[in-house]
Amino acid sequence: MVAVVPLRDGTSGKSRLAHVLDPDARSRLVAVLARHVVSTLLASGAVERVVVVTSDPRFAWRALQDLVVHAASGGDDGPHLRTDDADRLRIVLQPADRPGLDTAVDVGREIAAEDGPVRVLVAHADLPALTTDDVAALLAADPPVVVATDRHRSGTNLLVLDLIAAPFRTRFGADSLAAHLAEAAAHGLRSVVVQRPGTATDLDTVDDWGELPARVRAAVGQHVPGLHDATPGPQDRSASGGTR
Ligand SMILES: Nc1nc2c(ncn2[C@@H]2O[C@H](COP(=O)(O)OP(=O)(O)OP(=O)(O)O)[C@@H](O)[C@H]2O)c(=O)[nH]1
Ligand SMILES: C=C(OP(=O)(O)O)C(=O)O
Repeated sequence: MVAVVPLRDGTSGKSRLAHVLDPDARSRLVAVLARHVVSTLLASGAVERVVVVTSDPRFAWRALQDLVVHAASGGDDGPHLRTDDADRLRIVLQPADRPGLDTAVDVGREIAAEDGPVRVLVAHADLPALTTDDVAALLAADPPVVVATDRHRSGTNLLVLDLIAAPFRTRFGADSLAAHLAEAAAHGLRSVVVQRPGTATDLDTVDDWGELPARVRAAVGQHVPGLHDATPGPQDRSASGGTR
């Protein structure tokens, strides 16, 4: 089982929080959220490898490197020791001529398949409440297509595609839950929808922030204090929680 994590870059994402967070704070938020998702995946026994597909590998490496590398005891400037996890994390450049979220997922799926057909878990990099139990629950589901939807039951935050789901094309974006169920049906693939507290809240808006458990807000807010007194903007009042 290989996990594919699309991660845009450190500057252009989280635009729906731009009215409450400056660019530095948004960049910190993207890093903190990505660290949480990738470390949860690495801690999940069934996940052999995590492939992060990004247009900014330097940003991704800075955000994620200490999940798999730690400083040698000889001092701060000493050589770095690679942990057993080092080979389980791969950060891959999304080619500039292959832009977009679905294409990032395609790049990850191609890399996942390099060693042969493999079951893939696509996980967005902005799920602050994701737990290893959530990952285990998604992987325990039987159908070849497992869609973990958002709290509005309209989008897709994680997606499991079994070996036989190779022809399945992802359709992330507005109303992607319906699009993914239709895609599965078009290929005669059984599918199931999962909605759990840890998989349903992607942090895109101030309303999403308010939905998170206090312990999750405390953990994220430690790095991005501006979120604690954030007030909703116009983008927080639509049913989808977004501007699309
Ligand atoms: N590699 C890659 N990742 C993407 C792309 N677009 C979105 N993502 C990632 O996909 C996940 C879901 O992204 P969204 O919630 O749609 O968008 P966002 O980046 O948070 O930004 P806003 O739409 O500005 O709120 C996040 O992990 C993003 O970093 C893309 O074009 N390329
Ligand atoms: C990309 C999606 O949503 P969001 O932009 O809310 O993360 C989606 O649900 O497919």
